[in-house]
Amino acid sequence: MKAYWYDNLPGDPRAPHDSGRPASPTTLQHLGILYQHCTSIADVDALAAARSYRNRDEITVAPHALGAAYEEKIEGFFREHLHEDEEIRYILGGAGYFDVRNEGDEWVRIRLEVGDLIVMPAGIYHRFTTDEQNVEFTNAMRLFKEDPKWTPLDRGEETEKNRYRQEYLKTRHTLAA
Ligand SMILES: CSCCC(=O)/C(O)=C/O
Ligand SMILES: [Fe+2]
Repeated sequence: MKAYWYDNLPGDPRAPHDSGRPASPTTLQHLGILYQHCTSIADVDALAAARSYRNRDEITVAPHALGAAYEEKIEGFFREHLHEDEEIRYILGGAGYFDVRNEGDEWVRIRLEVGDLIVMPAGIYHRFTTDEQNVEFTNAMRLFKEDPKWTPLDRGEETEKNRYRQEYLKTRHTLAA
């Protein structure tokens, strides 16, 4: 895993966009991001049990897996959004970038590779893209507390008032402590 401030330069979002300014573990913690490298599924199972993640499935972000929906899906993944539940991803193959936004307009880019597990809290604005090497391939396990409530809410005035967003802004510093 590598975390750094996004450079905000134009160009392919799948490029690294590394500003050269690392994002510290404290920065990630203050954003409410939990990260763990899991060398085995047993490690994932232990974390899932500790955090009551009762369901899981897999997603492969690739044309052969998503078919005609591929372009629409990757466009939607990279469109800034929040979820009303945690987003938990364990990388099984390939690599990709999760970008998370602070309460301002600054983005932290988190590069995840095989074995990396991330937990992003409900209400955090984020986006995802595969990387240049894995332009068309990221395979990830998705873990869920309950049935997946995948209601991505794009950034907008109404979602800033969203109760999950407001709860996140109040509690974000405590979520990954
Ligand atoms: C590699 S997981 C696919 C992306 C996704 O499910 C999501 O919600 C991104 O924010
Ligand atoms: Fe998401």
